[in-house]
Amino acid sequence: MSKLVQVAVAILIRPNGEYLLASRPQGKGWAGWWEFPGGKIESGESPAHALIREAQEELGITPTQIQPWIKRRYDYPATHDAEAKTVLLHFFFVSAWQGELQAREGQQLAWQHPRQLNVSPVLPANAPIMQALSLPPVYAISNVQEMGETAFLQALRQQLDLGLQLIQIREPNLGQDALAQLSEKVLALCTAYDCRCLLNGSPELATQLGYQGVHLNSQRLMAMLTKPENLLTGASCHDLEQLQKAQHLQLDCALLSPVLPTASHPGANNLGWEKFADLLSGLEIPVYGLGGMRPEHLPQALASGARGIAMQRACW
Ligand SMILES: Nc1nc2c([nH]c(=O)n2[C@H]2C[C@H](O)[C@@H](COP(=O)(O)OP(=O)(O)OP(=O)(O)O)O2)c(=O)[nH]1
Ligand SMILES: [Mg+2]
Repeated sequence: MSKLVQVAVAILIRPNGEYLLASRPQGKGWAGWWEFPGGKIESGESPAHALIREAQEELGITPTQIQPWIKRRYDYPATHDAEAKTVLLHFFFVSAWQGELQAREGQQLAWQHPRQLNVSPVLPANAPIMQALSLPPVYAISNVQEMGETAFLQALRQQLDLGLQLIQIREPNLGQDALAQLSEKVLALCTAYDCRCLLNGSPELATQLGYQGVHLNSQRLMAMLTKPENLLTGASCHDLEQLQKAQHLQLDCALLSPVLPTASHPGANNLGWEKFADLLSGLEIPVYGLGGMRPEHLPQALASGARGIAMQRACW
């Protein structure tokens, strides 16, 4: 059996959403491959402490704001420049630090836009992480039914100004014509802000109305045989079987609900954070917590391994 190496990994994030990648220097295994800064946790050291030490050693900075994210295990095969090993990667978001970034180990550094990577190859263990990072931490769900169209479009514009990047149009009570008209307005607005829109409905209708994506309810998810083509695809999940189906189809994301009690389903059997985190552990597709979410729940959702939170009421 190969040895288990524990690693602390820093995802440095700038306010504009870009994150830092570094190339592995010559002389190390997997030289030339891109990774997040970080390194092995020494014996007796906590992951957070290792993270800070590695950031100082490799980049000359001291992280001041860190948020533990997911852990990921990966088996590396032996290669021409490295022995076989199993790594347990402890990912952290680092959103503030002291000092000026320097490449102190001869590595190249590159800030990357999450939706447009321009360095490669990235270490294979990181593939699902890069995928998860290409989606934003906040996902909004429409609420035209309750708010009325005028108030909704006004609130949408406000949220777009504040940086909203992902929205689902979920209006099961609108007729076809009304949905088409609403979609036209929403898509025009969102396109101007580079915010991606998913339609809660069938892939055919999403394509016909010009959406970039589709969101499947759990019934559609379970009946689906392959991922819809050319659509960013998410799905509603309420248990492990549905999450595994979403992962098997290689969907772009899943919404897991209900995390907390909601105004719309007050009596529903909510998961709670512990069960939520449990269901996500080991899963490789990005998952959002849904149900009773408010902006202040984001750190808890991230710490539970989610990509972020989805909100229907609290964000408008
Ligand atoms: N730093 C970092 N390591 C990663 C990432 N993804 C990933 O699979 N790894 C693996 C590669 C390595 O096998 C291991 C990190 O070990 P390392 O050799 O770079 O450790 P280190 O920086 O402490 O360097 P050293 O002990 O060789 O001096 O984790 C990542 O994004 N960042
Ligand atoms: Mg390192």
